[in-house]
Amino acid sequence: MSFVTRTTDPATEAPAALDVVGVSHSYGRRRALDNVSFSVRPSSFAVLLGLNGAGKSTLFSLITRLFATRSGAIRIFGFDVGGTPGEALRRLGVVFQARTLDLDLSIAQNLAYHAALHGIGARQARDRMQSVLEQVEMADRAKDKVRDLSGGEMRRVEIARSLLHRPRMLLLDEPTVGLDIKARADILAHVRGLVAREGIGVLWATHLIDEVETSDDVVVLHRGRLLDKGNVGEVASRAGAPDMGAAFAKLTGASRIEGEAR
Ligand SMILES: Nc1ncnc2c1ncn2[C@@H]1O[C@H](COP(=O)(O)OP(=O)(O)OP(=O)(O)O)[C@@H](O)[C@H]1O
Repeated sequence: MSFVTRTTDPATEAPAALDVVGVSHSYGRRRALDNVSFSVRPSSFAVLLGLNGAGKSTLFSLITRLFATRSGAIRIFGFDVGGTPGEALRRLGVVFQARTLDLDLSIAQNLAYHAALHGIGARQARDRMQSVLEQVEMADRAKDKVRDLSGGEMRRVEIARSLLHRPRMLLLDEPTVGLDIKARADILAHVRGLVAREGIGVLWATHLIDEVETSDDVVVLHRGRLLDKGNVGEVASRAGAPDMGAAFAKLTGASRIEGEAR
């Protein structure tokens, strides 16, 4: 079973890359998350699948401590984000939905600024920059202004930036929104490569069913509730559906599945 609601993997005793346990969140009287629990294994690609308003961004805000977790617990490699935020967040990289690069600076300047924020010294920052830009095949563009990049290239730079402090767990909130099909496939391939090559655990939030592969783990979130979790085969079979697209439609009651970028 891929998803368990305990901190350690029973086989290896290794902590989960991400452990979300009984997490709820409300905005005033509106319940955005209702007792959500799931885990992401180290070195695995997990898809947080949910339509608009499912609660994906709210969950990310809680994991990254933008909001305090008032009910339930969130742990990154066993470190509670509330109790030991330094240890927990040091192991976490994040690519938010909104673009956050400074368009008037070069790629290198954007990354240097971020490295400084993380307390990475100048020499180490240069080495890390080279390495992370190579991972997304942007090393030859380091001096280019961000304004001159395509949307997909900007995303790749944001992924590189999120890797500067060597996180072991990466969160991406709808990272392909607004990109064309080629750029979407490209970003997905780069992030899947990070899982395979670097052993990073990934939680990829999306409403686009065609971003899910049969070997992935999925967490299906709908209107703040976790409808199912597990590998694609298990979830489809429990839903009595031939594939994940049909299972998602069945579970969420959606009349159609959005496979195209918005
Ligand atoms: N700041 C806020 N104040 C009040 N309600 C909010 C706030 N942010 C989100 N919500 C509500 O909480 C619910 C979950 O929203 P959230 O943005 O987490 O979902 P999402 O899955 O990320 O959706 P999307 O794909 O549209 O970004 C929605 O009903 C939304 O209207």
